[in-house]
Amino acid sequence: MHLLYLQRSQHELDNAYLLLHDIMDSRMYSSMHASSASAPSLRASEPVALMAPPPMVDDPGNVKVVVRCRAFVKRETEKGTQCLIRMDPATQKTVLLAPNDSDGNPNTRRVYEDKEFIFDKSFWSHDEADPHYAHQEDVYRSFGEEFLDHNFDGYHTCIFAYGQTGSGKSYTMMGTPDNPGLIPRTCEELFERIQQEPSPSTNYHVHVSYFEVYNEHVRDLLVPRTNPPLYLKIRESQTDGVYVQNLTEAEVKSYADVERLMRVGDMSRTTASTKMNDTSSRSHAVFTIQLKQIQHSLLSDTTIERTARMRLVDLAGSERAKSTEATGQRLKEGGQINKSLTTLGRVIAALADPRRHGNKGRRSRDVVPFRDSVLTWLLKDSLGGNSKTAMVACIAPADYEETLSTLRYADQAKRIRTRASVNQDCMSSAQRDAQLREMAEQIKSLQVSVNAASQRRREEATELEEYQRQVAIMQRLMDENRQMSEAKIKALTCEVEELRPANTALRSEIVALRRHLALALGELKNPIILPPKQDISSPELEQGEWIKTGERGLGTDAEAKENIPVHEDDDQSSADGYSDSGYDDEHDDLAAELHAEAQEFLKDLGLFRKKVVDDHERFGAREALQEIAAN
Ligand SMILES: Nc1ncnc2c1ncn2[C@@H]1O[C@H](COP(=O)(O)OP(=O)(O)OP(=O)(O)O)[C@@H](O)[C@H]1O
Repeated sequence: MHLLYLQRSQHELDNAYLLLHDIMDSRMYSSMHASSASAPSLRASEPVALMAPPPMVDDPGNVKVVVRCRAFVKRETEKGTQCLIRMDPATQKTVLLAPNDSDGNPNTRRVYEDKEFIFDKSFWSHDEADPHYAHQEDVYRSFGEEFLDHNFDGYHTCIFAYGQTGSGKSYTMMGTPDNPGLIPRTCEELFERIQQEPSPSTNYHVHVSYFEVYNEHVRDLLVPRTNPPLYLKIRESQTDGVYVQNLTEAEVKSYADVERLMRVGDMSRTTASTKMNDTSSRSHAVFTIQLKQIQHSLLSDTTIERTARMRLVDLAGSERAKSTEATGQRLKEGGQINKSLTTLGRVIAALADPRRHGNKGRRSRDVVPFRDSVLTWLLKDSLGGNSKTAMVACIAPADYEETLSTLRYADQAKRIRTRASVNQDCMSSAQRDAQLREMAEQIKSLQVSVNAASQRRREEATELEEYQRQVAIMQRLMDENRQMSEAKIKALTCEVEELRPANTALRSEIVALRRHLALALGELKNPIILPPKQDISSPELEQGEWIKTGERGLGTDAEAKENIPVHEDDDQSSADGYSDSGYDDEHDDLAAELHAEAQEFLKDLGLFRKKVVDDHERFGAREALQEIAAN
């Protein structure tokens, strides 16, 4: 009975427990992508079941501004300079005293006076013997630790050090191996906290990037230097805001990993020796830590994911060419540094403008000039958006004008308000799986379109190559043809010249042949009548007689007939029945036959000439002659 009762009670308790979780999970689910002002930390000190969902509101807050005054450096001690800074630890007041001798120039007209400022914190790091001396550890504990808390709560944060060259920015941010600054201390504690996480259901992923902005160019400090240097592009997306494209984001598992990367980056950073600082940073360095916390509740099967970005910025120092005595490259760098810091000043002034926050929420119409320099463009979110931001104004103890300018800058920054929100996603396993599936689909379709695009590009490239090849071939052929034609024309001209005498000779021959033929025809039509055949030895054949007969000539037809010599064959002809008229007919036929033959011959000759001319035109003289020879 008791056992049954106990079992029932246990069952009810379990049910109640599950119900509680269901209610909490549903509240968490409704706060998906929500922002919170007082979001609880995911750190294991708070058990999963007790995690409250973050309210959906932003956390507006002012930029935290602290000032740090450094000790004298060797150069200043040697000069015996006077310390112009006083700090009151009780009120956090910083006082800038007017110098006694106006920079040692009695002719100067400028009137210096004491100036007072109140900041969130005034760090006195001038005199180590002073009980209020602020060590590196004190600076970190004062606000570095608080900012790390914000990161674990899911807020983006940014801490940037501002000040004139040699005022202690790098010392505050990075420090030395013996006296590490804010960046190494933050990273060290980050991993300490991760290691102390007792909940096995909470996972952490940390990524680190480190880049510099040098002469308005972004350079990855975690990749080896190249010549020429490889500069990265700045992009902006709706989900990630402003970011550096292709920047190395190295995953780190321990503080040792971070230390190694810091060393790599610091060695790669552009520094140079100036009169004001032996190791002056000539660039703005941005060290970023991305912290992702993923917590999975087995009971509710939901996953909560928080991401926070820590930006730790060591700005290059403002400088006066007169003080640094810079020339050449150093002077150019100084100009660029001052230009981007001036833009930062304008951005701060615009953001600090009370009209932006007042007037019943109406914003100033002035556009904040974030895009006017690479630095301000990159810090857009940190200065005017979703971030909790702090500025460390570093001041040198003995430079009135520079320090006054820095303090005024810092004083203005106090008025900037940002709207930080918790970057958290909460979803069930089913949703997460669906999201993963959706992403996988998206990746697949992107892959397909990328493949298609690259295939198209490849095809286009191949087509273009083929087209270019064809054009080249065509051009070559055209060139060859042109050369060949030129050579042919040349050869033909020579041949024509060579053939000209032969042609003239042939023409003369044709004329002669024509004449000859005409004569032959004439002779055939009017044959020459020879005197009768006589024996030369005949005494009758006297010279005078023959001549007489000849002189008589043909006389009348009858006489001519009488005088026609009788051929040996004539008898035979008569015997064969040929009459005189038959003889004439025979001659006419023969003449006609010869005439026809002559006409035929002339026709052939004409054709032959035509063929010679044609072949000459077609093949050139040599081929034409060869063909004729072959025929
Ligand atoms: N709080 C401090 N305590 C002791 N030494 C300091 C302190 N701050 C700065 N220094 C020293 O002052 C010198 C200049 O400091 P640092 O290089 O940090 O200046 P910076 O503002 O970064 O200069 P730049 O803008 O030219 O890079 C260094 O030698 C540094 O060690």
